[in-house]
Order: sequence, then C-alpha cells, then structure tokens
Amino acid sequence: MALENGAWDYLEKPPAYDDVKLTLKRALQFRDNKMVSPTREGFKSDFIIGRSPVLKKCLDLVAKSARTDGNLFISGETGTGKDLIANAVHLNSERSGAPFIAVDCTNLPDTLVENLLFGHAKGAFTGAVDKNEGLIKQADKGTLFLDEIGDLSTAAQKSILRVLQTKTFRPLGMNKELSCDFRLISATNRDLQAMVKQRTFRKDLFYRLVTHHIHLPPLRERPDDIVLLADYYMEKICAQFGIRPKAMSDDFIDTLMVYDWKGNIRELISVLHAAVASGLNEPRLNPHHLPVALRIFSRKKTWEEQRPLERGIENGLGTDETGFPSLKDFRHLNESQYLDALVRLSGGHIEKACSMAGVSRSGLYHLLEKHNKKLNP
Ligand SMILES: Nc1ncnc2c1ncn2[C@@H]1O[C@H](COP(=O)(O)OP(=O)(O)OP(=O)(O)O)[C@@H](O)[C@H]1O
Repeated sequence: MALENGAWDYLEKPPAYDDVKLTLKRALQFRDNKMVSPTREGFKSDFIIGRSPVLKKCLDLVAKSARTDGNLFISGETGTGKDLIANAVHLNSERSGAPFIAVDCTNLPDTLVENLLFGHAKGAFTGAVDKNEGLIKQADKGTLFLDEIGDLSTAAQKSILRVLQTKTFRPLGMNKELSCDFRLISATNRDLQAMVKQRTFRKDLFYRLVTHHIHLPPLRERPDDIVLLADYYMEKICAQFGIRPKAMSDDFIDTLMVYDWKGNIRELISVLHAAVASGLNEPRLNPHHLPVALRIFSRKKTWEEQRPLERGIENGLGTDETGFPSLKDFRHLNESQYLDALVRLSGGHIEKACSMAGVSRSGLYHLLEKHNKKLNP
C-alpha cells in the first residue's frame, strides 16, 4: 500500500546497514537525475548512469549537440559509452522519428564499403539479382553512426568525404546521383588527431567530422560513478538471473574503486556478472567473489599507495627523507591500526573496548566513524 501511495521503497525491521545504504543511494540518484542542469531540461538520459562532474559536463554537451544538427565526433577509450551517447543524441534530436543506422567500420573491406554504404542497382554485378538500398539511404532523415571511424581505409575515407561534401551518392551500377539527408555521428577510441598528423587519416575529413566534439572520460577518472554503475547493473544482472538484487560489501565496492578499468563500463558489467555468478547463493557479495586478477591488482595498488607511510612506521620512521609522512597522516594511520586491534581484542564489545582504550562511548563511536570502521565489522 505504501508503495502504491508513492513511497520510494520499504525496509524490513531490523533494517540491515547495506539495505538502508542501497535504498538511500538509489533515492539520491533518482533525485540527482531529476535535478538536471537547465541545458539538459527535457533531455532523456535516465539510462546514462553517473553524476560525477566530468560526466555531467559531457551530458550538457550531449544535450546541446542533440538540439543542433551538426556532425558530432565522440572520442574515448573502449567501453566508455560512445555507442550509448550516440544513441542518446539521436533519441533526443529532431531526427528521432527516423532510423538510427550504425555502421561498424572495423575490418570493412574496400570491396564492400561502397556496396554497403551506397547500395547497388539490380544487375550491377554478377549476383546482384535485386537492387539493394545502402545504409546511407536507410539513414535518410535520421542519423548515420560510423563507429570506429579511425579504422576506415583511405579509399573509404575518400568516399565518405565526398558524401559529406555533396550530400549525394551513387549506388553501384546506377547512372544517377541520389541525394541524402542524414546527421553524421562518428566515434573512435583511436587518437584521430595523431592519425591526421601521421597522415593515416584525412585532415579534410577530420574537420568535417568534428563540428561538435565530445570526449568521454575513462571510468578510473570518475570513481564515484563506479558505485552508481555497480548498483544499477547489479539490479539488472540479478533481474536477468531472476534473483533479488545482491548487496555489495564496502570491501567489494572499495576493490572496484581502486581497479583501473581499462575496458571501462563494459568491463565493469562483465566483472559484476562474474561476481553474481560466483556468489549466486549468497545475499551479499564480498571481494572474494571478484576475479582473482582484479583483486590482486587492487590490493597491490592500495598497498603501494600506503607503502611510504607504512614503511615509515615499520622502520620507526627510519632515516630516509623520501616518503616521510606528515604528522597528520602518521597519526591517522596509527589511530586506524589502533582501532583495528581494539575491535579485534575487545571482540566488538563496546564496554570492553571503552575500558581498554580509556575513552567514553561517544568518544569511541566518534573515532570509529572518523575511520569508517565498525565495532562489529
Ligand atoms: N554512463 C553509462 N551508464 C550506463 N551504462 C553505460 C554507460 N556508459 C556505458 N555504458 C554501458 O557500457 C557498455 C559499453 O558501452 P558502449 O558500447 O557504448 O562503449 P563504446 O565506448 O562504444 O565502446 P567501444 O569503443 O569498444 O565500441 C554498454 O553496455 C553500455 O550500455
């Protein structure tokens, strides 16, 4: 009844910490998506997850670009969402009622490019028993998305440039030119500017492509988005498995946040799939459900980041000036290690812990909160 009357979610008593956290996170994300910047008013983007400042900036550009009709070029590492953004631009543009035609330019043989893009007339070559409408004609009034444009051969670059300049093309075996009206979006994870310098990509084509340019940041540069994406995809993946969404422990999330995500969001989705499969019968996922290579990477990185400080402490601060910790860091780490030992040795009993440490209850809770630790981890 409560849900029917507009409640966001409900929690069963006694509420588990993870459940409260998950529910609050979802509610905050929902609120954030509603409080979009004025540039994005009316822009449909609830399928694009993330609220890091860098992503928000990109989305403002995406929304602006959707309102215009100039060619858009999207760059970014593999798996950062170039395809997703191209779709969002089309969906939010005036061309959304017409087709969105995507072409993967990887490994397109020269012999096929013209036929694929421009189509052919009946009898144009042996085997052409029917006429074939090429992708450019299919994208008429809509959007043509050339994915991995950096992989186009020189010959194909020339053909595309001509279409962009004249807005006409000629199907194979036809003796007249046809006109076309499409918006071009292109994307690549290669450094197109460097390719122009090396003369492996045409400069004139490059300038035609980049009326608008959006660069999607890699996931490791927006770690806050990792948590939101993990929540979003955890729910989806669990729904695919036909199970309740699994909670993720703080350690699990920390491990994800430290990883470098070379395959970006695509890699995150596949890691979550693997984790769900590995912890299928458990309500909460822990780091041991993650692939070993990922855990080793994250552990090593955390260890290396902490190393100068820990080394300093282990050596009684030694004599080496390099990596000498600030007093604040030194105190913080000592305090944190002290709390770990206190929690362990007191067995998590508050009275015992207070008496061992000689602090008040509120003092101990304050310290635990400061270090993001719990008495009963
Ligand atoms: N911000 C996001 N929110 C939700 N899902 C995302 C987001 N960004 C990417 N994804 C998802 O990540 C996966 C990879 O995204 P996409 O295929 O768009 O990446 P790409 O940059 O085009 O990769 P490639 O260069 O390899 O073609 C897709 O499943 C996509 O839906």
